[in-house]
Amino acid sequence: MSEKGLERPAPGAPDFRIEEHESVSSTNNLCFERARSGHAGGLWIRAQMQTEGRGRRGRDWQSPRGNLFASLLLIDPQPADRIGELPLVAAVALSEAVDKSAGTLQLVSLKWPNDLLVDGAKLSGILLEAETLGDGRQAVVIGFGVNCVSHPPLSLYEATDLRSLGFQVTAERLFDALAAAMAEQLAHWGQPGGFETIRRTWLSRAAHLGKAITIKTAQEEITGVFADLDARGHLVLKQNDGRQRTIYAGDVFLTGD
Ligand SMILES: O=C(O)CCCC[C@@H]1SC[C@@H]2NC(=O)N[C@@H]21
Repeated sequence: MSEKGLERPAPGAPDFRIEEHESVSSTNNLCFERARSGHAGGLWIRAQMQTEGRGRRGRDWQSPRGNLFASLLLIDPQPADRIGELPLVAAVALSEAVDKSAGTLQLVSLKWPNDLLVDGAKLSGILLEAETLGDGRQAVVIGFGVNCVSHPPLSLYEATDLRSLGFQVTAERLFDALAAAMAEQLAHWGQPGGFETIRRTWLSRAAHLGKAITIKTAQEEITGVFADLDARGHLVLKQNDGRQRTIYAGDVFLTGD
């Protein structure tokens, strides 16, 4: 394998390329390296293992062989104020890819903004990061980690994996389905009204809609009922005093869990 990894075209997206690696620090890191070297975007990086996999809010992401680790580099995919919609686009695409490769219908539900759950346990995580490059272009990297054959012991959330759930889905097969589903959803997202359809699809899989939740941010814990997603995909919380509050970031927990 060359230093840059094996390369091939991405399923469903003739303009996208895939680099496949044995082991990397983090597939997100490698995407940013390619962006800083002038890559035009539309690049997937997939690895069998990561040595410094990371999750949201600075957490580690354990990355043993057999699970899926892949990141997609996009350059200026849409105006910068729409980038916050991408976690939902990615979650819908990954849900469809899991269904397709496992041969299921609606296996997963979605925890805002982009965790896939099965019976309340976390199957995957998505990490979206963005950086303005020296030439002013915006590099956006969407990293996907899916527990295909193993999951970490209980930490912040209960976790699960496809094999424990009875589905023999390899990371390779799931990745090909994901690359095709992302190409489809990104094309959709770029069309007028496209995000509204994606938002509705996300809501049709929502895990905690109408339920009492607690949102933990770096500063505070906020409780209320998960009422809706706004037009940009932010969480709308109905607080106990009846007022609505829009939440832009945070970790969601079912209240009472
Ligand atoms: O905290 C989360 O839920 C997000 C986890 C994202 C993990 C993936 S694995 C591939 C990509 N590379 C990383 O270092 N992180 C993401």
